[in-house]
Amino acid sequence: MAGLTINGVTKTFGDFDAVKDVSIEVKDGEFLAVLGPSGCGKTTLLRLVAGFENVTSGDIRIGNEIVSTAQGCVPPEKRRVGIVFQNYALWPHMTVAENIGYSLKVAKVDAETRKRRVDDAMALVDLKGFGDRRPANLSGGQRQRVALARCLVAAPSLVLFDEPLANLDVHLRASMEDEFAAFHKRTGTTIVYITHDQAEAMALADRIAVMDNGRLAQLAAPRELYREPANEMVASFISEGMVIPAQVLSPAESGHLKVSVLGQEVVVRCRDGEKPRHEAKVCCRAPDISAAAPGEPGIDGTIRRAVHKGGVARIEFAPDADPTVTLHFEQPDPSPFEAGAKARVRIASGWLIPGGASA
Ligand SMILES: Nc1ncnc2c1ncn2[C@@H]1O[C@H](COP(=O)(O)OP(=O)(O)OP(=O)(O)O)[C@@H](O)[C@H]1O
Repeated sequence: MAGLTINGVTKTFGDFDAVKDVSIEVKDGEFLAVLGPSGCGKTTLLRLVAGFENVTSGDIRIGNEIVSTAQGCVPPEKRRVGIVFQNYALWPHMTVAENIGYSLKVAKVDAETRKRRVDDAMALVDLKGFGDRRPANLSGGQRQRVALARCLVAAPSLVLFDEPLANLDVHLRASMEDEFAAFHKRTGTTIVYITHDQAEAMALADRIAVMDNGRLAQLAAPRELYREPANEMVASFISEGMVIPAQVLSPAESGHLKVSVLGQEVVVRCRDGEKPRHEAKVCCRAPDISAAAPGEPGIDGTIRRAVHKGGVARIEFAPDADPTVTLHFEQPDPSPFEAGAKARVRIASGWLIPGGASA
């Protein structure tokens, strides 16, 4: 296996930058997810790494080898990059073992070596004993595992997954997530996993690269993305974060400072060096918000919606101080909150989104 270095890469189509100055270092054996909304440049980045497109500027290295620069590009078949696509397209007339070994046959690898490598690849994805079956007689998850074995049989340096679970139903997705995680743990394969599904990325990846309009918005571990988003896009994109205008009242001390949010003073987490300023934004998550107890500082407003979800209700709340903001939180069901009622809520914590001029 090998690491991957994407260094200041831009890809331009006509006058449109699909990928803009992206730098990512994937360590040997790391599981990196690339996450972002439709059109943010995920697939273009994957195609650049695979060698289907060439960079406009910057360079890409796999292990120690430079595979892409604006001047030239190692062709896809010489990169030893395995790809597992959403549409796994197995040959229906071939058995599982024949599907997996097809590329070795084309490369004229002798029958004995081929059998050994196919058996090894099947063992890696837990498909021992399935070699003689046809794809039609497999479940969707098993077919996806054949596609993974087909790519592993070529002993790739790294494996790219392009939304591999997008075609599967919800239950199968969950079990395949477990299988991919177990596969990664067992084999230490370097994986770059493209998805627009953040739950999938959070569940699987060591680190997540969040893309926004071709740029890298943040590269961090899942917990850090959730707790310490680098900007408003990441704050709102990950787990429906609420981005709320605030005023910073005190300088940062031990990673915290005091802000005024919708009229309530709250101590929030922050980066070191933050100073008092008028125009700031705070990211709150649903667990940061609850109903205020009588006499407690809080925020007055109106319940906009109460959606009962069996066991819990999702409450949407419009603060009087700024009705353009919607706060949402969960309450055990049956909840006393109903749409149209006046209420008072409390923000217990949050994260000061970095940036902005000091006051
Ligand atoms: N060959 C091309 N020529 C022109 N524009 C392109 C080309 N390939 C991609 N783009 C544009 O680049 C942008 C990024 O596309 P890309 O497919 O990488 O996004 P994505 O994040 O993978 O989206 P999705 O999740 O919908 O697949 C889009 O605006 C797309 O229209």
